[in-house]
Amino acid sequence: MTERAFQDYYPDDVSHCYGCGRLNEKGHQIKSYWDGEETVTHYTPEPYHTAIPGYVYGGLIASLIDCHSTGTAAAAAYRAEGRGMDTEPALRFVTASLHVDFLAPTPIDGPLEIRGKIKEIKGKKVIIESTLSAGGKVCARGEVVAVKMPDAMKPKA
Ligand SMILES: CCCCCCCC/C=C\CCCCCCCC(=O)SCCNC(=O)CCNC(=O)[C@H](O)C(C)(C)COP(=O)(O)OP(=O)(O)OC[C@H]1O[C@@H](n2cnc3c(N)ncnc32)[C@H](O)[C@@H]1OP(=O)(O)O
Repeated sequence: MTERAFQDYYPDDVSHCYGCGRLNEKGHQIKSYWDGEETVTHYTPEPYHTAIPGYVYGGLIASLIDCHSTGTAAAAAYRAEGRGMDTEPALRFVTASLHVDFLAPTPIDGPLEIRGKIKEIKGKKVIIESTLSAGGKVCARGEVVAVKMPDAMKPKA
């Protein structure tokens, strides 16, 4: 059996996110996994994800960092409580802050690797540092503050 990605544990009613929802057929549907103390996902951009020819649009880079980091926040919160992502009560995180530094142009002609590290986990907040690399070179770095979804923020049909 292959390992389930963090996003595979999101219930159907919150699986429509453009970046990570497995039920959004037009979305990126990223799949994030643990790799030791870090998390990792891979994504291969399409030719239409262009900024200038040959290079990836920064909004896509931000989106990948955003969703990989919020997924990492959820996984880290479950891990900190010593339980699996399929156990109750559910821990759901949304983006409070997304900061991205674009360090070098990102080539569009190959897979991208996004790796996340947990910088802080405290109360209802998790801070994640993520890098996005192409061909082994770090092209962007992000910091995401993810906060537990308030009970009042219920999905709208
Ligand atoms: C509308 C989307 C809902 C989707 C459903 C989610 C279900 C999740 C399930 C499966 C995942 C699938 C989906 C993944 C999502 C992918 C990522 C997105 O695109 S999410 C969409 C964009 N984000 C928003 O629309 C949030 C809008 N903002 C808010 O609702 C609130 O501002 C919220 C929840 C983020 C914080 O509100 P408070 O009242 O709960 O939090 P306080 O108590 O004020 O702060 C808690 C801690 O967070 C810090 N904090 C809050 N906002 C911050 C900010 N902007 N920057 C830095 N720190 C911040 C505070 O300083 C505080 O830290 P101290 O505990 O004191 O250390």
